[in-house]
Amino acid sequence: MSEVLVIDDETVLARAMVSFLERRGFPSVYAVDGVSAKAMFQREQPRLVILDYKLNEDDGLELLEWILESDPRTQIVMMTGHGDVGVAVRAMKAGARDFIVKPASLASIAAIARDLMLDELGAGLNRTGVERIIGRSSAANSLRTAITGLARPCDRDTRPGVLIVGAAGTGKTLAARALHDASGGMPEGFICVDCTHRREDMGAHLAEMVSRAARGTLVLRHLEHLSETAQGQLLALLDDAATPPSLIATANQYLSPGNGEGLILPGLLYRVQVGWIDVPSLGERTSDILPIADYTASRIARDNGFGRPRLTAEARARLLQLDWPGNVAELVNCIERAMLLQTDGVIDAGHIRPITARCPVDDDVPTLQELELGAIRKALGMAGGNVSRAAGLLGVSRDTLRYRMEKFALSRR
Ligand SMILES: Nc1ncnc2c1ncn2[C@@H]1O[C@H](COP(=O)(O)OP(=O)(O)OP(=O)(O)O)[C@@H](O)[C@H]1O
Repeated sequence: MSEVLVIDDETVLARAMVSFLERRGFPSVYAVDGVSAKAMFQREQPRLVILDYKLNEDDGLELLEWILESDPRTQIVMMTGHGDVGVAVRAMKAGARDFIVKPASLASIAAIARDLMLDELGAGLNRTGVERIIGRSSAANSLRTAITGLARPCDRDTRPGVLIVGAAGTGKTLAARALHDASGGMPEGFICVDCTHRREDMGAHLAEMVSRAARGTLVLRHLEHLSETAQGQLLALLDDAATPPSLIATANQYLSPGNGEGLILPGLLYRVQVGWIDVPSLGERTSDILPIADYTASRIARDNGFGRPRLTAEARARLLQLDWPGNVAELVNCIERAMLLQTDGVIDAGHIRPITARCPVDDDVPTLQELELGAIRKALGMAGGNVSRAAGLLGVSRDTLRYRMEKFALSRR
Protein backbone atom coordinates (compact mmCIF):
# COMPACT_ATOMS: atom_id res chain seq x y z
CA MET A 1 0.00 0.00 0.00
CA SER A 2 1.21 3.51 -0.78
CA GLU A 3 0.90 6.45 1.60
CA VAL A 4 0.65 9.17 -1.01
CA LEU A 5 -1.29 9.32 -4.28
CA VAL A 6 -0.32 12.08 -6.71
CA ILE A 7 -2.99 12.89 -9.31
CA ASP A 8 -1.68 15.09 -12.11
CA ASP A 9 -2.15 14.89 -15.87
CA GLU A 10 1.42 16.00 -16.51
CA THR A 11 3.10 12.60 -16.39
CA VAL A 12 6.66 13.92 -16.12
CA LEU A 13 5.76 16.10 -13.17
CA ALA A 14 3.74 13.37 -11.45
CA ARG A 15 6.61 10.92 -11.83
CA ALA A 16 9.13 13.47 -10.49
CA MET A 17 6.92 14.13 -7.45
CA VAL A 18 6.57 10.43 -6.72
CA SER A 19 10.29 9.69 -6.92
CA PHE A 20 11.08 12.74 -4.75
CA LEU A 21 8.50 11.70 -2.12
CA GLU A 22 9.81 8.13 -2.17
CA ARG A 23 13.34 9.37 -1.53
CA ARG A 24 11.91 11.28 1.45
CA GLY A 25 10.48 8.03 2.83
CA PHE A 26 6.86 8.21 1.63
CA PRO A 27 5.78 5.23 -0.52
CA SER A 28 3.91 6.95 -3.36
CA VAL A 29 2.07 6.28 -6.61
CA TYR A 30 0.60 8.49 -9.31
CA ALA A 31 -2.36 8.62 -11.65
CA VAL A 32 -2.86 10.89 -14.66
CA ASP A 33 -6.67 10.88 -15.02
CA GLY A 34 -9.84 10.46 -13.00
CA VAL A 35 -10.57 6.82 -13.89
CA SER A 36 -7.10 5.51 -13.04
CA ALA A 37 -7.00 7.79 -9.96
CA LYS A 38 -10.18 6.18 -8.56
CA ALA A 39 -8.87 2.65 -9.22
CA MET A 40 -5.52 3.52 -7.69
CA PHE A 41 -7.21 5.12 -4.65
CA GLN A 42 -9.29 2.00 -3.96
CA ARG A 43 -6.30 -0.30 -4.39
CA GLU A 44 -3.71 1.71 -2.42
CA GLN A 45 -5.87 3.44 0.21
CA PRO A 46 -3.40 6.33 0.59
CA ARG A 47 -3.53 8.64 3.60
CA LEU A 48 -2.61 11.68 1.54
CA VAL A 49 -3.73 12.68 -1.95
CA ILE A 50 -2.04 15.50 -3.83
CA LEU A 51 -4.57 16.44 -6.47
CA ASP A 52 -4.18 18.80 -9.42
CA TYR A 53 -7.26 20.97 -9.81
CA LYS A 54 -6.89 21.06 -13.59
CA LEU A 55 -7.04 17.51 -14.87
CA ASN A 56 -7.49 17.11 -18.64
CA GLU A 57 -10.99 15.73 -18.95
CA ASP A 58 -11.87 15.47 -15.29
CA ASP A 59 -12.85 17.96 -12.66
CA GLY A 60 -10.45 18.04 -9.70
CA LEU A 61 -13.19 19.20 -7.32
CA GLU A 62 -15.51 16.32 -8.27
CA LEU A 63 -12.69 13.87 -7.73
CA LEU A 64 -11.99 15.47 -4.34
CA GLU A 65 -15.61 14.92 -3.31
CA TRP A 66 -15.55 11.32 -4.54
CA ILE A 67 -12.38 10.59 -2.55
CA LEU A 68 -13.79 12.06 0.65
CA GLU A 69 -17.04 10.14 0.22
CA SER A 70 -15.02 6.94 -0.20
CA ASP A 71 -12.85 7.66 2.84
CA PRO A 72 -13.42 10.88 4.83
CA ARG A 73 -10.14 10.40 6.73
CA THR A 74 -8.09 11.07 3.58
CA GLN A 75 -6.02 14.25 3.68
CA ILE A 76 -6.24 16.07 0.36
CA VAL A 77 -3.94 18.81 -0.84
CA MET A 78 -5.24 20.64 -3.90
CA MET A 79 -2.75 22.03 -6.41
CA THR A 80 -4.03 25.28 -7.88
CA GLY A 81 -2.74 27.84 -10.37
CA HIS A 82 -1.03 31.03 -9.25
CA GLY A 83 -3.52 33.55 -7.83
CA ASP A 84 -6.35 30.99 -7.87
CA VAL A 85 -7.46 31.69 -4.31
CA GLY A 86 -11.10 31.14 -5.36
CA VAL A 87 -10.33 27.54 -6.28
CA ALA A 88 -8.41 27.04 -3.03
CA VAL A 89 -11.41 28.37 -1.08
CA ARG A 90 -13.81 26.01 -2.91
CA ALA A 91 -11.44 23.10 -2.28
CA MET A 92 -11.29 23.94 1.45
CA LYS A 93 -15.08 24.14 1.65
CA ALA A 94 -15.29 20.76 -0.03
CA GLY A 95 -12.99 19.31 2.64
CA ALA A 96 -9.42 19.66 1.33
CA ARG A 97 -6.87 19.97 4.09
CA ASP A 98 -4.61 22.47 2.36
CA PHE A 99 -3.54 23.72 -1.04
CA ILE A 100 -0.31 24.34 -2.86
CA VAL A 101 0.31 26.77 -5.68
CA LYS A 102 1.70 25.45 -8.99
CA PRO A 103 4.49 25.48 -10.06
CA ALA A 104 5.51 24.19 -6.65
CA SER A 105 9.03 23.08 -5.83
CA LEU A 106 9.44 19.38 -5.05
CA ALA A 107 10.86 20.39 -1.67
CA SER A 108 7.66 22.25 -0.73
CA ILE A 109 5.53 19.28 -1.82
CA ALA A 110 7.64 17.02 0.38
CA ALA A 111 7.32 19.56 3.23
CA ILE A 112 3.53 19.52 3.06
CA ALA A 113 3.56 15.71 3.03
CA ARG A 114 5.84 15.71 6.06
CA ASP A 115 3.68 18.22 7.96
CA LEU A 116 0.44 16.36 7.30
CA MET A 117 1.63 12.78 7.50
CA LEU A 118 3.93 13.09 10.47
CA ASP A 119 1.77 15.77 12.08
CA GLU A 120 4.87 17.91 12.40
CA LEU A 121 3.04 21.19 12.70
CA GLY A 122 1.55 19.99 15.93
CA ALA A 123 4.58 18.12 17.17
CA GLY A 124 7.33 20.58 16.27
CA LEU A 125 6.31 23.45 18.52
CA ASN A 126 9.72 24.15 20.02
CA ARG A 127 11.32 25.55 16.92
CA THR A 128 14.57 27.44 16.63
CA GLY A 129 16.52 29.09 13.82
CA VAL A 130 14.89 29.34 10.41
CA GLU A 131 12.39 26.65 11.45
CA ARG A 132 10.66 29.39 13.42
CA ILE A 133 9.42 30.74 10.09
CA ILE A 134 6.32 28.70 9.33
CA GLY A 135 5.16 28.59 5.72
CA ARG A 136 5.60 26.70 2.50
CA SER A 137 5.23 29.52 -0.03
CA SER A 138 8.20 30.33 -2.24
CA ALA A 139 8.38 33.65 -0.32
CA ALA A 140 8.78 31.77 2.98
CA ASN A 141 11.45 29.56 1.40
CA SER A 142 13.33 32.65 0.14
CA LEU A 143 13.10 34.21 3.59
CA ARG A 144 14.63 31.15 5.24
CA THR A 145 17.37 31.03 2.58
CA ALA A 146 18.18 34.74 3.08
CA ILE A 147 18.43 34.28 6.86
CA THR A 148 20.69 31.24 6.51
CA GLY A 149 22.91 33.16 4.09
CA LEU A 150 23.39 36.04 6.55
CA ALA A 151 23.98 33.92 9.66
CA ARG A 152 27.50 34.09 11.17
CA PRO A 153 28.79 32.65 14.46
CA CYS A 154 28.18 35.69 16.66
CA ASP A 155 30.23 34.60 19.68
CA ARG A 156 33.44 34.95 17.66
CA ASP A 157 32.87 38.13 15.73
CA THR A 158 30.34 40.86 15.26
CA ARG A 159 27.99 39.93 12.41
CA PRO A 160 27.58 42.73 9.83
CA GLY A 161 24.41 44.74 10.43
CA VAL A 162 21.18 43.59 8.80
CA LEU A 163 18.11 45.64 7.98
CA ILE A 164 14.82 43.73 7.89
CA VAL A 165 12.19 45.52 5.83
CA GLY A 166 8.47 44.74 5.68
CA ALA A 167 4.99 46.05 6.43
CA ALA A 168 3.59 46.02 9.99
CA GLY A 169 3.15 42.57 11.48
CA THR A 170 4.82 40.61 8.66
CA GLY A 171 7.23 38.86 11.01
CA LYS A 172 10.33 41.08 10.98
CA THR A 173 11.14 40.52 14.66
CA LEU A 174 10.62 36.79 14.22
CA ALA A 175 13.06 36.87 11.28
CA ALA A 176 15.54 38.73 13.53
CA ARG A 177 15.22 36.03 16.18
CA ALA A 178 15.66 33.32 13.55
CA LEU A 179 18.86 35.04 12.35
CA HIS A 180 20.14 35.30 15.92
CA ASP A 181 19.46 31.58 16.52
CA ALA A 182 20.95 30.58 13.17
CA SER A 183 24.11 32.49 14.17
CA GLY A 184 24.39 30.33 17.28
CA GLY A 185 23.21 33.10 19.64
CA MET A 186 22.04 32.22 23.15
CA PRO A 187 18.38 33.06 23.99
CA GLU A 188 19.42 35.65 26.61
CA GLY A 189 21.67 37.42 24.09
CA PHE A 190 18.69 38.50 21.96
CA ILE A 191 17.77 42.02 23.07
CA CYS A 192 15.08 44.20 21.45
CA VAL A 193 14.69 47.96 21.71
CA ASP A 194 11.39 49.40 20.51
CA CYS A 195 12.40 52.73 18.96
CA THR A 196 8.77 53.94 18.79
CA HIS A 197 8.86 54.40 22.59
CA ARG A 198 9.80 58.00 23.26
CA ARG A 199 11.33 57.41 26.69
CA GLU A 200 12.92 60.28 28.56
CA ASP A 201 15.71 57.99 29.70
CA MET A 202 16.41 56.60 26.21
CA GLY A 203 20.18 57.20 26.54
CA ALA A 204 20.42 55.17 29.77
CA HIS A 205 18.08 52.52 28.36
CA LEU A 206 20.25 52.11 25.25
CA ALA A 207 23.38 51.86 27.41
CA GLU A 208 21.82 49.02 29.39
CA MET A 209 20.61 47.23 26.26
CA VAL A 210 23.98 47.51 24.47
CA SER A 211 25.73 46.02 27.47
CA ARG A 212 23.13 43.22 27.87
CA ALA A 213 23.46 42.34 24.17
CA ALA A 214 27.28 42.10 24.28
CA ARG A 215 28.34 39.27 21.92
CA GLY A 216 24.68 38.75 21.14
CA THR A 217 22.18 40.62 18.97
CA LEU A 218 20.68 44.06 19.51
CA VAL A 219 17.46 44.50 17.55
CA LEU A 220 16.39 48.08 16.88
CA ARG A 221 12.71 47.76 16.06
CA HIS A 222 11.38 50.55 13.83
CA LEU A 223 14.74 52.31 13.79
CA GLU A 224 13.33 55.22 11.78
CA HIS A 225 11.54 56.37 14.97
CA LEU A 226 14.71 56.74 17.05
CA SER A 227 15.36 60.44 17.69
CA GLU A 228 18.50 62.02 16.31
CA THR A 229 19.86 62.55 19.84
CA ALA A 230 19.30 58.91 20.76
CA GLN A 231 20.92 57.79 17.49
CA GLY A 232 24.03 59.82 18.41
CA GLN A 233 24.05 58.25 21.89
CA LEU A 234 23.74 54.77 20.40
CA LEU A 235 26.62 55.36 17.97
CA ALA A 236 28.87 56.50 20.83
CA LEU A 237 27.89 53.45 22.92
CA LEU A 238 28.67 51.09 20.04
CA ASP A 239 32.02 52.77 19.41
CA ASP A 240 32.97 52.49 23.09
CA ALA A 241 31.76 48.94 23.66
CA ALA A 242 34.51 46.38 24.27
CA THR A 243 32.31 43.61 22.84
CA PRO A 244 29.71 45.34 20.66
CA PRO A 245 26.57 43.39 19.76
CA SER A 246 25.59 42.43 16.23
CA LEU A 247 22.95 44.84 14.99
CA ILE A 248 19.63 44.13 13.35
CA ALA A 249 17.20 46.94 12.56
CA THR A 250 13.61 46.57 11.41
CA ALA A 251 11.69 49.16 9.42
CA ASN A 252 8.71 49.46 7.10
CA GLN A 253 10.95 50.68 4.27
CA TYR A 254 14.60 51.15 3.37
CA LEU A 255 16.28 53.86 5.39
CA SER A 256 17.94 57.04 4.13
CA PRO A 257 20.94 58.85 5.62
CA GLY A 258 20.57 62.33 7.06
CA ASN A 259 19.68 64.41 10.09
CA GLY A 260 16.10 64.87 11.18
CA GLU A 261 12.74 63.12 11.38
CA GLY A 262 12.74 59.64 9.83
CA LEU A 263 16.37 59.86 8.67
CA ILE A 264 19.28 57.91 10.10
CA LEU A 265 22.67 59.37 10.98
CA PRO A 266 25.05 58.14 8.26
CA GLY A 267 27.46 56.53 10.77
CA LEU A 268 24.62 54.42 12.21
CA LEU A 269 22.96 53.66 8.87
CA TYR A 270 26.16 52.33 7.34
CA ARG A 271 26.54 50.02 10.33
CA VAL A 272 23.03 48.68 10.17
CA GLN A 273 22.15 48.54 6.47
CA VAL A 274 24.88 46.18 5.28
CA GLY A 275 22.85 43.06 4.64
CA TRP A 276 19.11 43.17 4.21
CA ILE A 277 16.07 40.91 4.24
CA ASP A 278 12.69 41.68 2.71
CA VAL A 279 9.67 40.17 4.45
CA PRO A 280 6.65 40.04 2.11
CA SER A 281 3.11 40.77 3.24
CA LEU A 282 0.80 37.84 4.02
CA GLY A 283 -1.33 38.69 0.97
CA GLU A 284 1.66 37.79 -1.22
CA ARG A 285 1.98 34.34 0.35
CA THR A 286 -1.54 33.02 0.78
CA SER A 287 -0.30 29.44 1.00
CA ASP A 288 1.29 30.30 4.38
CA ILE A 289 -2.05 31.26 5.98
CA LEU A 290 -3.25 27.76 6.92
CA PRO A 291 0.10 26.39 8.19
CA ILE A 292 0.54 29.51 10.37
CA ALA A 293 -3.06 29.23 11.64
CA ASP A 294 -2.63 25.53 12.48
CA TYR A 295 0.71 26.12 14.15
CA THR A 296 -0.60 29.05 16.22
CA ALA A 297 -3.67 27.11 17.37
CA SER A 298 -1.47 24.17 18.39
CA ARG A 299 0.97 26.43 20.22
CA ILE A 300 -1.80 28.16 22.19
CA ALA A 301 -3.39 24.83 23.06
CA ARG A 302 -0.04 23.47 24.26
CA ASP A 303 0.69 26.64 26.32
CA ASN A 304 -2.71 26.42 28.00
CA GLY A 305 -2.64 22.69 28.54
CA PHE A 306 -5.59 21.65 26.40
CA GLY A 307 -6.00 19.45 23.35
CA ARG A 308 -5.23 20.57 19.86
CA PRO A 309 -8.30 22.20 18.23
CA ARG A 310 -9.61 21.34 14.79
CA LEU A 311 -10.26 24.02 12.19
CA THR A 312 -13.36 23.16 10.17
CA ALA A 313 -13.43 23.31 6.38
CA GLU A 314 -15.50 26.54 6.59
CA ALA A 315 -13.01 28.15 8.99
CA ARG A 316 -10.13 27.29 6.65
CA ALA A 317 -11.98 28.69 3.66
CA ARG A 318 -12.75 31.88 5.57
CA LEU A 319 -9.11 32.36 6.60
CA LEU A 320 -8.12 32.13 2.93
CA GLN A 321 -10.75 34.61 1.80
CA LEU A 322 -9.66 37.41 4.14
CA ASP A 323 -7.18 40.03 2.96
CA TRP A 324 -5.11 40.42 6.23
CA PRO A 325 -3.95 44.06 6.12
CA GLY A 326 -2.42 43.51 9.58
CA ASN A 327 -0.46 40.55 8.16
CA VAL A 328 0.69 37.63 10.33
CA ALA A 329 0.26 39.63 13.56
CA GLU A 330 -3.46 40.00 12.75
CA LEU A 331 -3.79 36.34 11.78
CA VAL A 332 -2.18 35.29 15.07
CA ASN A 333 -4.48 37.65 16.97
CA CYS A 334 -7.52 36.24 15.14
CA ILE A 335 -6.56 32.65 16.00
CA GLU A 336 -6.00 33.67 19.64
CA ARG A 337 -9.55 35.11 19.68
CA ALA A 338 -10.96 32.02 17.96
CA MET A 339 -9.35 29.89 20.67
CA LEU A 340 -11.15 31.92 23.31
CA LEU A 341 -14.49 31.73 21.50
CA GLN A 342 -14.47 27.99 20.77
CA THR A 343 -15.73 25.72 23.49
CA ASP A 344 -15.54 22.17 22.15
CA GLY A 345 -12.15 22.00 20.46
CA VAL A 346 -13.58 22.98 17.08
CA ILE A 347 -12.85 26.33 15.42
CA ASP A 348 -15.61 27.17 12.95
CA ALA A 349 -16.04 30.07 10.50
CA GLY A 350 -18.08 31.98 13.12
CA HIS A 351 -15.06 32.02 15.44
CA ILE A 352 -12.91 33.74 12.80
CA ARG A 353 -13.38 37.43 13.67
CA PRO A 354 -10.37 39.48 12.57
CA ILE A 355 -9.99 43.11 13.59
CA THR A 356 -9.48 44.70 10.19
CA ALA A 357 -9.28 41.90 7.62
CA ARG A 358 -12.16 41.73 5.13
CA CYS A 359 -13.16 39.51 2.21
CA PRO A 360 -12.33 41.50 -0.94
CA VAL A 361 -13.69 38.75 -3.22
CA ASP A 362 -16.35 37.21 -1.07
CA ASP A 363 -18.63 34.86 -2.92
CA ASP A 364 -20.84 34.58 0.15
CA VAL A 365 -23.99 36.71 0.23
CA PRO A 366 -23.37 39.88 2.32
CA THR A 367 -25.68 40.45 5.27
CA LEU A 368 -28.36 43.17 5.05
CA GLN A 369 -26.50 45.09 7.74
CA GLU A 370 -23.29 45.03 5.68
CA LEU A 371 -25.19 46.23 2.61
CA GLU A 372 -26.85 49.02 4.59
CA LEU A 373 -23.59 50.14 6.13
CA GLY A 374 -21.87 50.14 2.73
CA ALA A 375 -24.66 52.20 1.16
CA ILE A 376 -24.59 54.80 3.96
CA ARG A 377 -20.81 55.12 3.77
CA LYS A 378 -20.96 55.55 -0.01
CA ALA A 379 -23.75 58.16 0.14
CA LEU A 380 -21.95 60.15 2.84
CA GLY A 381 -18.79 60.06 0.77
CA MET A 382 -20.60 61.24 -2.36
CA ALA A 383 -22.35 63.99 -0.40
CA GLY A 384 -19.06 65.18 1.13
CA GLY A 385 -20.34 64.42 4.64
CA ASN A 386 -23.55 66.43 4.24
CA VAL A 387 -26.21 64.35 6.02
CA SER A 388 -29.25 65.94 4.31
CA ARG A 389 -27.74 65.42 0.87
CA ALA A 390 -26.73 61.83 1.72
CA ALA A 391 -30.29 61.14 3.00
CA GLY A 392 -31.61 62.47 -0.34
CA LEU A 393 -29.31 60.12 -2.26
CA LEU A 394 -30.51 57.18 -0.17
CA GLY A 395 -34.17 58.14 -0.44
CA VAL A 396 -34.74 58.38 3.33
CA SER A 397 -35.40 61.28 5.71
CA ARG A 398 -32.56 63.12 7.42
CA ASP A 399 -33.75 61.79 10.81
CA THR A 400 -33.77 58.21 9.56
CA LEU A 401 -30.22 58.54 8.31
CA ARG A 402 -29.10 60.17 11.57
CA TYR A 403 -30.64 57.29 13.53
CA ARG A 404 -28.89 54.72 11.29
CA MET A 405 -25.57 56.53 11.63
CA GLU A 406 -25.86 56.46 15.41
CA LYS A 407 -26.73 52.78 15.30
CA PHE A 408 -23.56 52.00 13.35
CA ALA A 409 -21.50 54.60 15.28
CA LEU A 410 -20.70 56.31 11.95
CA SER A 411 -19.29 59.81 11.68
CA ARG A 412 -20.05 62.09 8.72
CA ARG A 413 -16.73 61.31 6.98
N1 LIG B 1 6.15 32.91 9.39
C1 LIG B 1 5.64 32.94 10.63
N2 LIG B 1 5.34 31.82 11.25
C2 LIG B 1 4.79 31.81 12.47
N3 LIG B 1 4.50 32.92 13.18
C3 LIG B 1 4.81 34.08 12.63
C4 LIG B 1 5.40 34.17 11.32
N4 LIG B 1 5.61 35.47 11.03
C5 LIG B 1 5.17 36.17 12.10
N5 LIG B 1 4.70 35.34 13.06
C6 LIG B 1 4.09 35.75 14.34
O1 LIG B 1 3.34 36.92 14.05
C7 LIG B 1 3.44 37.88 15.13
C8 LIG B 1 4.02 39.19 14.61
O2 LIG B 1 5.36 38.98 14.18
P1 LIG B 1 6.49 40.07 14.44
O3 LIG B 1 6.34 40.73 15.76
O4 LIG B 1 7.79 39.41 14.13
O5 LIG B 1 6.13 41.13 13.29
P2 LIG B 1 6.84 42.52 12.99
O6 LIG B 1 6.90 42.64 11.50
O7 LIG B 1 8.12 42.62 13.72
O8 LIG B 1 5.78 43.54 13.60
P3 LIG B 1 5.87 45.13 13.75
O9 LIG B 1 5.82 45.70 12.37
O10 LIG B 1 4.67 45.47 14.57
O11 LIG B 1 7.17 45.43 14.46
C9 LIG B 1 4.32 37.20 16.17
O12 LIG B 1 3.47 36.55 17.08
C10 LIG B 1 5.12 36.19 15.37
O13 LIG B 1 5.55 35.11 16.16
